Amino acid sequence: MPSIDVCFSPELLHLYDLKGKAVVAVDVLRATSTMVTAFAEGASHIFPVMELEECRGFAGRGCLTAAERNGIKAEGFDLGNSPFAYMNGNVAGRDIAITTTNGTRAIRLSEAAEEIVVGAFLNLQAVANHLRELNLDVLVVCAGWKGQFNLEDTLFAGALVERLNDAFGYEHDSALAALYLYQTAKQDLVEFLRQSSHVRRLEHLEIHKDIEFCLRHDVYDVLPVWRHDRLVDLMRVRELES
Ligand SMILES: O=C(O)[C@H](CS(=O)(=O)O)OP(=O)(O)O
Ligand SMILES: [Mg+2]
Repeated sequence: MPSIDVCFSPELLHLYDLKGKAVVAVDVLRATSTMVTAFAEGASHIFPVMELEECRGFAGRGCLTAAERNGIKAEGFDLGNSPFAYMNGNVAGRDIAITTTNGTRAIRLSEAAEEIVVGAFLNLQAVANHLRELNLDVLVVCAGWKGQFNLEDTLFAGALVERLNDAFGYEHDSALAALYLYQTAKQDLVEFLRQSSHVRRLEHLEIHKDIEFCLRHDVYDVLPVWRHDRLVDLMRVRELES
């Protein structure tokens, strides 16, 4: 039986051997929720990059550029990090290069893995189904905040552990801790996160609508996976191939 483990910060990735593993990179608030939304809204490819300058360079390749630092859209970019900015036809058929404070880092630092899947509550079941098919050991990589632990990504890890409970072994305390936290919180995630650092830190930006949206489960049947140098939606790839 494969196992599921949780890495609570990208800064701890040096402790793990990613070879042969499936990584689920998660930044619930808000980078991976936004990427999932972008694919659901018809984006073609997403290039997650770590630096603002690199992201800016993608404009010359016909990409929309998206950049967030400390919760706000960086100056000179097309989009920020709110899922709502990716709706209403804004990204349909477009390639997007994106850099965010935490989420894009979690993805790019996981490149040694056999498979990288981008997870959020919005596509939780699609991710769980894919992991069952892959049957590899799983490491959930929480984006955290600037190298530190956060609640929201850990809650996602716990929700995924719960969805996979019959098919994966819980030999890691990290997975059990995430599961117990999620089971405590799941009746009302918005309320549970009211005192969280993200909610308090970005309170002045009035992004409550974003937070409530990002905590909704199973809204999209979308499966962003890393291929070569970009994310593609595996659901759409399969649809085109069939
Ligand atoms: O835009 C977000 O919600 C956060 C802002 S902060 O770094 O947590 O203050 O960025 P993300 O990269 O999506 O975690
Ligand atoms: Mg975050």
